[in-house]
Amino acid sequence: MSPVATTPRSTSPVSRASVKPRTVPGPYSSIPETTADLEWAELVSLDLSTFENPGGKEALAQQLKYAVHNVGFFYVTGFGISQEEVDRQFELSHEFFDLPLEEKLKYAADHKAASYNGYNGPQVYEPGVTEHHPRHNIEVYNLPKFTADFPSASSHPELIQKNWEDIVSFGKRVHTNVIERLLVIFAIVLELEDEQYFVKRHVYDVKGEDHMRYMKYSARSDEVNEEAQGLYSTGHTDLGSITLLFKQPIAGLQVLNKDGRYRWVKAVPGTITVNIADTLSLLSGRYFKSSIHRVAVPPPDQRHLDRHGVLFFIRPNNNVPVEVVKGSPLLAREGVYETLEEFAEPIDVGTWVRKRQEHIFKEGYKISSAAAGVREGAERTELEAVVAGIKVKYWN
Ligand SMILES: O=C(O)CCC(=O)C(=O)O
Ligand SMILES: [Fe+2]
Repeated sequence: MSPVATTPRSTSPVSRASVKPRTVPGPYSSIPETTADLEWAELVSLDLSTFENPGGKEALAQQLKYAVHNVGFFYVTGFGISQEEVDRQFELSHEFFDLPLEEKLKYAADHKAASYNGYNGPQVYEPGVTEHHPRHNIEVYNLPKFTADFPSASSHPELIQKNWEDIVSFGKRVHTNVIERLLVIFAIVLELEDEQYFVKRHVYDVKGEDHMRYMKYSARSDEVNEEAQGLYSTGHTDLGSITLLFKQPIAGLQVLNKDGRYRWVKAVPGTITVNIADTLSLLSGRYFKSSIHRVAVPPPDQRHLDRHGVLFFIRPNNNVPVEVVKGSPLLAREGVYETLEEFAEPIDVGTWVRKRQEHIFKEGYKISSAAAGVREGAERTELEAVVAGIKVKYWN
């Protein structure tokens, strides 16, 4: 039996705090797929288990070439982490968000310091710092990298402390098995002489603002869903290098297609969904596509369920300059170097991430609040801004 049948339905974000723990824990991944007839995105899938084969990484780069420039989303398989281990992480997400609100608030993120690590939920947002709307139904627990730069296990709730070894092992294997391989593949796509170019800028033990995330979207009533214009989160691009989303059985994620329409992203067993984000796009002279995506209310047969996520948000190390990679024959052939935008001032990733995070808290949330019905009649909103001399955009 799936955990679903025993999960009390939370009909509005307000009732979230009273949701009881599930009585029959079962793998989240066993939730049946939607039977709704949805328009799915067509995404390539890279089998990372072929990476070490002779010519393996080159073949993967070839396979990815079109998607990195034109789509920005793809799947990976063969990453050497079992479904049971992934299920355990989803279980921890359930257990964390089932904790009493007072307990979760002890670990609230410090938004005033532009920090997103720790617990984020409606009660954490502050008018004037993080603009948000009460219809928002998202809770997040972000864990920074497991290195000496960040507080150790004892800074987390007991639940996390008790499972610390498993969580750390999971996070570190994601880095070596998935992130480092993808970073090599990106360098090969750009035909760089140094295949390790991006790996050297994402060293695990060097300080960086990456985070691993447990995420929960609480089910809402049809009425609230309608007021929120059918969205859980509005269109956006991610800030870092790449984002990983472990197999998510409840549909919701949508990617904006080249034809200007959103397509649903399917949960394919044994995959991680990967999307390219803004900072990697900047390092490639915006040749790599940082795709606009959003989370819609799930289809009718799944929308009564709370939607959990296990994600990784990867960023280059803080000391890396935000500058376009030099010497890429591909970028030269594509004319990217001839039309490069000027960044107003030299900036490192640490500063860029902080300034951008502040901006997202202030402006990005304001615009998503607009989409959630705060500004009446706001059908589609687009905000262009310059942050630290670099052009950014937000959408609904
Ligand atoms: O929950 C998802 O499917 C995607 C979440 C997302 O886009 C984000 O948190 O940036
Ligand atoms: Fe995102």
